[in-house]
Amino acid sequence: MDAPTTTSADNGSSGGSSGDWGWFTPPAKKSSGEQQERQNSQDGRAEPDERSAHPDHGDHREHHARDEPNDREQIPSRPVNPIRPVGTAAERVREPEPSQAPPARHPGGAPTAPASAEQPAAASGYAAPAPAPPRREAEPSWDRQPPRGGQSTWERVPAREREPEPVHQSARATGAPTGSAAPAPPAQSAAPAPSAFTPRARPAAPAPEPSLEAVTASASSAEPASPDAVLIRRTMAEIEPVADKVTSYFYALLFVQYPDLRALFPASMDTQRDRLFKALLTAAQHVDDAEVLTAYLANLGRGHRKYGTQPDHYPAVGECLLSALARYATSSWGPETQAAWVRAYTAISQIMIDAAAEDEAVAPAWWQAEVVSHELRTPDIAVVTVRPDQPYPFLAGQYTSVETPWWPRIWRHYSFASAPRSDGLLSFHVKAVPAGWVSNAMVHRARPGDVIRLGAPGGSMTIDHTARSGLLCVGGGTGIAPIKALVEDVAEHGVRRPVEVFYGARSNEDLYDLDTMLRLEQAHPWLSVRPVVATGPAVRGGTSSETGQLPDAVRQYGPYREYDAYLSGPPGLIRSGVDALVGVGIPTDRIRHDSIEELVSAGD
Ligand SMILES: NC(=O)C1=CN([C@@H]2O[C@H](COP(=O)(O)OP(=O)(O)OC[C@H]3O[C@@H](n4cnc5c(N)ncnc54)[C@H](O)[C@@H]3O)[C@@H](O)[C@H]2O)C=CC1
Repeated sequence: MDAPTTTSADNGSSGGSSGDWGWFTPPAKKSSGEQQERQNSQDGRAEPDERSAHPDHGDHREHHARDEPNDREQIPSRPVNPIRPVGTAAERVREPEPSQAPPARHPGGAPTAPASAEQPAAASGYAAPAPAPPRREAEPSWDRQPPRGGQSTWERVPAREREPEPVHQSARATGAPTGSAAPAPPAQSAAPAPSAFTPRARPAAPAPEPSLEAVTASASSAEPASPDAVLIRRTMAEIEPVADKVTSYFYALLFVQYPDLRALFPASMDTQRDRLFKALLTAAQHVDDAEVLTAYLANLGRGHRKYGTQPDHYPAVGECLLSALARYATSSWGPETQAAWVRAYTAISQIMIDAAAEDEAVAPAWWQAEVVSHELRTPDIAVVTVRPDQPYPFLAGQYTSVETPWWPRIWRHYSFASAPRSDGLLSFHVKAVPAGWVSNAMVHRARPGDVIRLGAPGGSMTIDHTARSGLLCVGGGTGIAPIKALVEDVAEHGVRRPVEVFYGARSNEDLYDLDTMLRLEQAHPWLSVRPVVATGPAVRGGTSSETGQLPDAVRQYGPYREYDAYLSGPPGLIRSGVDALVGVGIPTDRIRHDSIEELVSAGD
């Protein structure tokens, strides 16, 4: 999931330290009106918009002041949300009550994409179509029942039997999700909570993080599907043609039932809607692929810390997800299918929660970083250098997520444009794309002294320094940023291995970092740089220069059978570039690139 939620981890139903870690027991909710009244009476404000934003009415007045991306004061300064290790592996170690928890027979995963949409919002911000009303009386309400036959069962119970704490109320008790909470422990000094996990040291040689593509590919393995997977895929097949409706209904339900969650999502939900729901469903669909999905979900869970995700946010999402599925998968839905989804979602959530709790012991949820230089290289491309407020460990070739003070909760991925530096500074190459919130703010608004926020590093486009193979690097446009970092990384390791860089751009003027690359080439005899422009005369400089498409230029050289390849740039380049690299002799398992899925949705 990409953005999350609100509830406290120990508000009764979620148990936590009580050992009752049935966190996928969504609390019975008051009507949204009642819920809101309680909220309002607590914080002394009236929020008629949220109260009226019922999916029935299509009255999604998300243009509420609270949703408007305003200015920097909306971004909480550190400290923000403490992620309490409740309902995590830590509790299970201390007070295991496995008989009460749904068996996670097939740990599986729900990849969630990074939060937020790059396209500026439609005027109304969250623009969910008006779904049909949630049929409250008919909707499943989930409650944990005593286990039968040693296996947990989850059944519908009449709503009036449930009296859990309202989500928002207990969230307040434990720390508001958006900023006023108790300080998160600093990464360096935090005493690791007891955990079933071995604390992770950052930066470790990054275990390859399975991309969505990898996850998807793994799902087509020849292993026979488990009964749960069969049921889940049946649901998926049924809802696929109406995925938009399911998604809209899901979010409408989520924000009506849990209005406080709305504040954790960006004002514009255009892209967010697709990401969260698609990711959840994708993970659930691949519930049998435990190993791959566990790694993927753990990374996802860590990444969600920056959104303020709390363990007890997961039940709310799970409840609404299942309600949406039940509503639209009318043919395939039934008690068995429902139980399969509960198990899948439980496993997914637990992996993410555990990973986040483990990460809390070793790293902050996010970093603040002050802009120390801003260099406009073309009218649309800036090289932005920032100083993080505390050490930021990463590896060359990785990326991070960036949130600007002007558009809270909208995060975009950018690769580090330099290898780790002794002064701790980080650089990014940002191209302002039409209607891009973060990219335009970074290029046209950010100035030295401004403070942005960074998420944790991610990505596996990194170098194995134990190998001696050559490196073939293909970077298009601002995709040259991580390639430059990789070249610096090789240089710093002092091992002479051949590095060939193809640097592509639309035209000569768009080769905004060519001077830097040529300087590197001059400094390192093992490096060759070949600029490639799509149109116009070839550039002078470099080992050679080409005109045409980048993949075609690569095909003119080689073979590169003993090389590892790194590919970075727009999604179209990644797709055609892989073919070209295979064509010049590089096996696919030696070609590294960031997730196309993320590139497509991230833009710049
Ligand atoms: N800023 C960063 O840190 C990073 C950015 N990226 C991605 O790189 C992209 C950069 O965009 P722009 O600079 O506008 O690049 P661009 O659209 O100007 O293209 C750059 C190069 O890629 C080639 N290319 C583009 N589409 C192609 C296709 N379908 N087939 C073959 N070659 C193709 C072009 O001919 C050109 O040589 C963005 O999508 C961004 O998400 C990727 C990694 C890091």
